[in-house]
Amino acid sequence: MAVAIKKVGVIGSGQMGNGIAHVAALGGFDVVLNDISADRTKSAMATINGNLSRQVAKKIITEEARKQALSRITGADRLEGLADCDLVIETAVEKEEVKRKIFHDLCAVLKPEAIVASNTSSISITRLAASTDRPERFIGIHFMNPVPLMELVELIRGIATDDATFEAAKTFVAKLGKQIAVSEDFPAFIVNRILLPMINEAIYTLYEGVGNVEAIDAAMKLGAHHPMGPLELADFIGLDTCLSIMQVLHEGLADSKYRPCPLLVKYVEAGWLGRKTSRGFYDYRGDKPVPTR
Ligand SMILES: CC(=O)CC(=O)SCCNC(=O)CCNC(=O)[C@H](O)C(C)(C)COP(=O)(O)OP(=O)(O)OC[C@H]1O[C@@H](n2cnc3c(N)ncnc32)[C@H](O)[C@@H]1OP(=O)(O)O
Ligand SMILES: NC(=O)C1=CN([C@@H]2O[C@H](COP(=O)(O)OP(=O)(O)OC[C@H]3O[C@@H](n4cnc5c(N)ncnc54)[C@H](OP(=O)(O)O)[C@@H]3O)[C@@H](O)[C@H]2O)C=CC1
Repeated sequence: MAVAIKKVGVIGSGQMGNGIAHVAALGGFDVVLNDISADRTKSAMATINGNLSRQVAKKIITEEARKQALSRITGADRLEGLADCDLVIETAVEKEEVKRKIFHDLCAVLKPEAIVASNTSSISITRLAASTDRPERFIGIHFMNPVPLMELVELIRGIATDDATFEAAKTFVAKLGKQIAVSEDFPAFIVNRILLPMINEAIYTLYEGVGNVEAIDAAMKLGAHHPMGPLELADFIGLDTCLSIMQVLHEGLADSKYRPCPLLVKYVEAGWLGRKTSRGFYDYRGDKPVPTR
């Protein structure tokens, strides 16, 4: 029997968490947004309001829809605040041990019939599901960044995911006006299996001095019509997330072609994670982005 989803919990109020809360609230769902930091949830609410207002100004949504969507989102400092959600989507950092701990703590308070999902970019859904008390009601719902603009959501079943959970997730995504691509549960699924090795190769191209940041991004924007250059896109995704995805590919597929570029490792070790820390392959602290190499 398909589960009726009305109330959605979102764990992690970073760039993906705020985007998922945004589209779920616009889709008519009540949303509870959680983060380890209450300040982070507060700033996520301000970001959502800013992005909704932009959509009003562009006549994509009405002012009434903006107000209604905002009124459907509440913040919760503790996981207990998500106890009566019908679906909880985890979108914390791309670290398996962090996600496993969240699922352990969440399942202790969440109603048993609720579905649990992860927005992971790369980690095995089957393995994450095994850390919960409900592998049959666990699924990968992988949104793309920026969530309000991107049409696609990948759905990934773990080995135990049941049909009712898959159907409920499909219905949920359709209500958000997005299209699905179904992926088997292998490292990084479809989009990131293809996209991240391209980004990693762009970083090798920089590392080996084939071109500088500007040349590499211009080459792919003007020469291959990509909307963003690969290094600009890496900064946009977050270099920590890019590195985690490459590590999952490298370990999971045991093929040296997925070796993370040492320059990517160096940037992450420096804490230069891209836009979210104001510095990555570009420096965003001034009026316009300046290449760092
Ligand atoms: C890592 C993973 O696990 C999976 C992934 O997500 S991989 C990443 C996938 N995403 C991509 O590849 C994105 C590639 N980039 C693009 O498609 C485009 O550059 C883009 C859609 C992001 C922006 O398009 P653009 O026209 O060049 O940019 P821009 O003019 O700044 O924005 C257009 C509108 O988008 C909206 N917008 C931009 N960023 C937004 C955001 N973060 N949230 C909401 N709306 C946003 C705004 O309404 C903006 O309008 P204004 O100019 O009035 O502010
Ligand atoms: N960036 C992207 O383009 C995409 C990312 N994803 C996936 O979405 C997830 C989130 O990525 P993204 O939003 O970019 O990352 P961000 O770094 O922007 O946000 C992650 C958020 O999770 C918070 N957090 C960390 N630990 C916990 C916890 N135990 N409980 C609750 N919140 C926690 C972080 O808080 P703090 O900062 O205080 O640690 C931060 O606010 C990752 O799994 C990523 O792979 C999926 C699609 C695209």
